[in-house]
Amino acid sequence: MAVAKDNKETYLFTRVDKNTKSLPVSFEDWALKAREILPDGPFDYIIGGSGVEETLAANIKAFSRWAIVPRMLRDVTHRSAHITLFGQQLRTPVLLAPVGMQAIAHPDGELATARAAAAAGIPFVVSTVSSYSLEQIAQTMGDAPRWFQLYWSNDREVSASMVRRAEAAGYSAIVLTVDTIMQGWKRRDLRNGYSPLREGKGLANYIQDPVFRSRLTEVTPENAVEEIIRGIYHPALSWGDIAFLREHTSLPILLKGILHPEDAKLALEHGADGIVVSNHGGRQLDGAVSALEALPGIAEAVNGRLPVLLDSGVRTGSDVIKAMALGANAVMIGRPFMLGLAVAGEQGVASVLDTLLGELDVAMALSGSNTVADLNPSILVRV
Ligand SMILES: Cc1cc2nc3c(=O)[nH]c(=O)nc-3n(C[C@H](O)[C@H](O)[C@H](O)COP(=O)(O)O)c2cc1C
Ligand SMILES: CCCCCCC(=O)C(=O)O
Repeated sequence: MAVAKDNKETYLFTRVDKNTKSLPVSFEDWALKAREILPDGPFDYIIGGSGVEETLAANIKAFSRWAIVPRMLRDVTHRSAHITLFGQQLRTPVLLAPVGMQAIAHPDGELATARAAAAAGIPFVVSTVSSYSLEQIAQTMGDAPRWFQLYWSNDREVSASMVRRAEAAGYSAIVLTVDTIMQGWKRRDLRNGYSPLREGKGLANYIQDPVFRSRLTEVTPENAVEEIIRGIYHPALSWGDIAFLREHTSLPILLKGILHPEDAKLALEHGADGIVVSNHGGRQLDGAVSALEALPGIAEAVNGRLPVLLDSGVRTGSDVIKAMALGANAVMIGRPFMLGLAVAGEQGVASVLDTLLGELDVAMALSGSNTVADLNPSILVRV
């Protein structure tokens, strides 16, 4: 059969013809390769969850409890997964979740991830505890979309300063993570005696920050780590603090880590512009509900009044479809791109994205979906 060049429908054939055997093609394959490359500490830090890892497992299982009921004969030639989020046109509803301290996976860390995200036109959410500063990362991205994830600091002026810097560096949304008022109990890290922060991998944004620096008697990595730890855990964080953030930025504010429909309503009441349904990839409260299970209730509570994103357990194109059909406006991935980064740097992240977007395109076609509007509960069944 004659196959037209660059025809989307021949995507998989084209790939197999090109013989793409050298790079992994699934989460599991990337994890096996990363296991060979990384020492125990970083590998377990990336792949692991908290407690007995019940929530980590639940995030994956939740996707298997839904099956897609595909529609036929719908002419899907001109399908597109594009979305508009906060006024930005995006070619696909996939973003890179904030993942801190990426130099534990690869020396190029966030710079490699940023280049791959920019090339793919996928927004990169840069973590407060990144290994490179938010300005260095922005520089590698040109005009490509980027958001900044904020870890609240007990020293509010440090938070305000970071948000100001993010605005100045062209970040177009602030993602406030609300599920990390203290760190989850991670057995793997205890066993390995491993702390990437103490290794100095997440200091860049702090060391560069004028307000943070002014709090140190001497700017050394050791002093910075102690000061970060003093500031980053904030059990007193409450809804009232959202107002402070609102006063200090005109950018959209998303709250990441929402799992209860009542909290979604409170997010709306307190002026949030978006929420991320997430259990932090099963790294915070073990035994917490999976993100996908939490999603329908939250989507119902929000009722289209603000964008709802989801992360925690998204691994395949079909997973993206299921999350969108259950009410997400977009999804984020964390560990999948970190494994790609660990194995092959920028090329690894690019390959993970390429696979996921290829899978998503094929899944849209085979489910009879032309646009994301076709991804609704009518194409899912609970199994
Ligand atoms: C190694 C690692 C570091 C992370 N660092 C951050 C962070 O700095 N800020 C944050 O909000 N979430 C962080 N997360 C959580 C992710 O943003 C995201 O919620 C989670 O990875 C999604 O689940 P997934 O890994 O199953 O895709 C981190 C996750 C991992 C795996
Ligand atoms: C004191 C630094 C905490 C960094 C937490 C990063 C994160 O969210 C995660 O590893 O998960």
